[in-house]
Amino acid sequence: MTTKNNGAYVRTPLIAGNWKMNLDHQQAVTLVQKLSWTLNDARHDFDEVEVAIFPPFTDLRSVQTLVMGDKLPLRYGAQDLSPEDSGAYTGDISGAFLAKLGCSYVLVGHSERRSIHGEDDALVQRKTQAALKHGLTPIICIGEGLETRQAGDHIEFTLSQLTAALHGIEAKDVAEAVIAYEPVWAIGTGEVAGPEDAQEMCAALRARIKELYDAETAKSVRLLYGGSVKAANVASILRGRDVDGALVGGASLDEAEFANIVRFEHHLLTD
Ligand SMILES: O=C(CO)COP(=O)(O)O
Repeated sequence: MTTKNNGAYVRTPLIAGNWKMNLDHQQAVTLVQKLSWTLNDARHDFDEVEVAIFPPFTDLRSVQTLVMGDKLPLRYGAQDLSPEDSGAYTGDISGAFLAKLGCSYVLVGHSERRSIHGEDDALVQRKTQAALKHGLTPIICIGEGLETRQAGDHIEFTLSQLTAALHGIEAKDVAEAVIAYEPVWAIGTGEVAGPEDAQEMCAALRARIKELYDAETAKSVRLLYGGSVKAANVASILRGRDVDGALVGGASLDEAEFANIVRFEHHLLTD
């Protein structure tokens, strides 16, 4: 499990739910209400384990209204943003708009953006800069495909994505940022990287951040694992000392399952 220091985590674990293109704004309100009741009933301590959700753009205003109105200790963010601030970019969404909607985070460079929309490392770097400019914490997604893993080049490949995304980004921003390691072959497939694989990659990512910046920055940055995370496997994945949380896709659409993932510490105690 992530190293604890005097009973507290060195880094606050983060469980993030990426809804992808699921749930309209009315369904979003229902799910957020149910999730909040479930976590409330379980007396979840949001300071101990942070929870964030990533609904589609069209849901964000409704989620903001609910979170603010009911003072929910839940954070939320968007699944993408434009590298630009404003202008003739039909269909794109500015980080400024997301900040205005109370978003804390934004996903950047998700593998589905990279594969379906052709986003490359240079664009991911620009989006990372845009997020920071507008006061949003980027969750930078990186990870190898199956062929790269089978060829044994997964660490080198993922480190190169990391290095490219962080090009020109200052240490203080990296210290606050989140990096999500999502091996493409494990996304939505039921195939999950073993706890050792997740830990091996997160250790390599932290070591690279130490090389690029310094030990303090490497100690602060939070590293998540994503790819077929479920309540049944989350506890073993988060045992890795460099793994600080999970980016959850499909299982974040079910409030009971997602709440059980958020309460992974409970499984650690009962395992
Ligand atoms: O892509 C993911 C989260 O961003 C992972 O999705 P699944 O949890 O559905 O595999």
